[in-house]
Formats: sequence, structure tokens, C-alpha cells
Amino acid sequence: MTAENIVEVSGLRRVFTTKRSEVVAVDRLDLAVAPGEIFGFLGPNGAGKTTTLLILTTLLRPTTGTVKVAGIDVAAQPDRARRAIGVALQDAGLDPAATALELLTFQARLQGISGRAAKQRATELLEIVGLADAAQQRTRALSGGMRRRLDLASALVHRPTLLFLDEPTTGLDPASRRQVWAEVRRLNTEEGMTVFLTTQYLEEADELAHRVAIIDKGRLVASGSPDRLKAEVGTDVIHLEVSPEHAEKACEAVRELSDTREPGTDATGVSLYVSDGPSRIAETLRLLDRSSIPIGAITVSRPSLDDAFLLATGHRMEN
Ligand SMILES: Nc1ncnc2c1ncn2[C@@H]1O[C@H](COP(=O)(O)OP(=O)(O)OP(=O)(O)O)[C@@H](O)[C@H]1O
Repeated sequence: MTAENIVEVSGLRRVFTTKRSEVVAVDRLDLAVAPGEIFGFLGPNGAGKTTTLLILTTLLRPTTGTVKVAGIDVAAQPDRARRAIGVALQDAGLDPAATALELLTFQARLQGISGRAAKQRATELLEIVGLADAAQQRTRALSGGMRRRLDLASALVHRPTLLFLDEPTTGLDPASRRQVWAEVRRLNTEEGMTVFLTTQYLEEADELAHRVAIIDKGRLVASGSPDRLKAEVGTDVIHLEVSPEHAEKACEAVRELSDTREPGTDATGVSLYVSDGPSRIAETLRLLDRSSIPIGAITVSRPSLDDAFLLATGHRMEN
């Protein structure tokens, strides 16, 4: 890690102790984000994404390890760190009776901007996130995608250069999701903002992030650009839809074909990693037939981040 990183996480560990048990939510995590990046922090439910984000944004203390944002140690100087960053959390409470303009004006006042200037900043922010036409609408009347964009605007009041977003599109329909992505991209390219976002959507990390860190059970399992992570998987993936009771036998039958990696099994069947998928299909079918293994379907695809996840963890993120 170098001094130029805008986010630096080193040896981060967070343990939650309850009466009955101890949960290690984040374990020996190291991360580095360069200025100007959109950084995707990807993992399944319960992987430790929100815990990490809460620590990065000063809202939770680490058990051990150090975290710096914009060069500031968040444990030593939380107030300074807070001034450097913007945060949009999941389910941020929006007052349903306030209008979009009132809400942002209130946020601006909370940041110490007075009277008329607060309203002016609120108006500017509505423009920035494409909600100028919705200024007088009550937040309860806004669509899911518009509410997320209002959350984004609230995080931008004090002109941070580093923006943290916790699962910005969870629960949104595909069209609203694309609108939020477009907004995040625009903030990154036009406003020069570095964005750190958590997500459980492979497609979101793949589409939006310049670099991705994959976390599972509190640990970092892979990191790099989506293209690099996919390239590391191998060239093509042949997926055989096989019922769970036949998966092991199918895997054994075709193991020799998997020439770039060991094959993997999961609830949906068997994945083979090969350098040239289409040319191996006939042989795959012949081997399965010889072992009398019934298959539902056979597909060939380019590797996805889900395959990268499978390779790193031995199980799929999505079923
Ligand atoms: N306050 C808490 N007390 C006890 N355990 C907690 C607490 N917060 C989180 N955990 C546990 O820590 C682990 C990581 O949770 P975390 O919310 O960080 O995961 P996540 O990746 O953000 O998941 P999600 O996508 O569901 O938000 C989980 O096992 C969770 O149950």
C-alpha cells in the first residue's frame, strides 16, 4: 500500500460478542483504494460488508487493525474523517412528509450551511442527481430509484471527495438500478469522486467497479479488476445441469476435460473450466453418456464474477 491511497485498511478485525457466541464479522482484512476509483466490495449476505463500511465511516470501532480514509486515521480522528467523506447507508431514514428540497435543505443546515445558502446547495444537489423536477414532491411519493438518488444527494452536501454507498441498489427494479448506476458513474467521471460501494450483486460489481474485492465469511478471497478476476478463472466454463445426487459422479466422469482448473460442483450441477468450450461439448456428452449420468442442460459461457467467487471459495455466491 502506498501513501497515495484514499482508503487504506490494514489487518482489520471486528468481533461481535453476544451472550451465547462470538461472531468474527471481519477477519484480517487488507484493502487499498486509489483516488478516482469506483471500488466494489462484493460478497454474499453476512459476509462482513456492512460491518467494514461502518468501520470505514467511523460508525463502528474495529476490534483490531487500522483504517485510514483520505489519509486520516478514523479511530484517532473520527470528526476529521467524517468531514472528508460522504455516506449513504441502506434504509437511510427519509422523513416521508418532507419534500426532496426540504430534506436536502435540512441536511445542508446540519452541515453548518446557513439560511439561503442551504436552500441553494439543496437545489444544486437535486440538479446533480437529476431530481430537479421532483424538488417539491414528498419523499413518500418518490420511486425507489429516486429515493436512492436522494440518499446520494444527502451524502454529497459537504462536497466530499470520497463517497461510501452501502448496497445502493438492493431491492430496486432493473430500470431504477441502471439509473442509480448512471448517477454513480457520473459522480465518478464528472465530479471526480472516488466511490466505495458494497454490493451483493455480481452484475453491479462487474458493470460499475474499476476494481473489486470479494469477501466471504469476513475474509478477503480475491481482488482485482473484474476482467482480471474473470480471466484468472480460465477461458470458458461448461456447466452441466445435474441433480445433486449425480453431481459427484458426473464430476468424476468429466474431470479429465477440465484443463485450466479443477471442476467445481454446487447445487445446480458441475462446472468445468476449459480453454475452448464449444470444441469440448461432444466429448463431455460422450463421457457422461458412458457413465449413464442424466443431465438437464449443458451451457458454455465466458467466466463471470460468480465463477471467480466459486474458484476462490469453493461455493457459489448465487444459486
Ligand atoms: N451488531 C451485531 N451483533 C452481532 N453480530 C453481528 C452484528 N452485526 C453484524 N453481525 C454479524 O456479523 C456478520 C457480518 O455481518 P454484515 O452485516 O457485516 O454482513 P454483510 O456482508 O453486510 O451482509 P448483508 O449483505 O446481509 O448486509 C454476520 O454474521 C452478522 O450476523
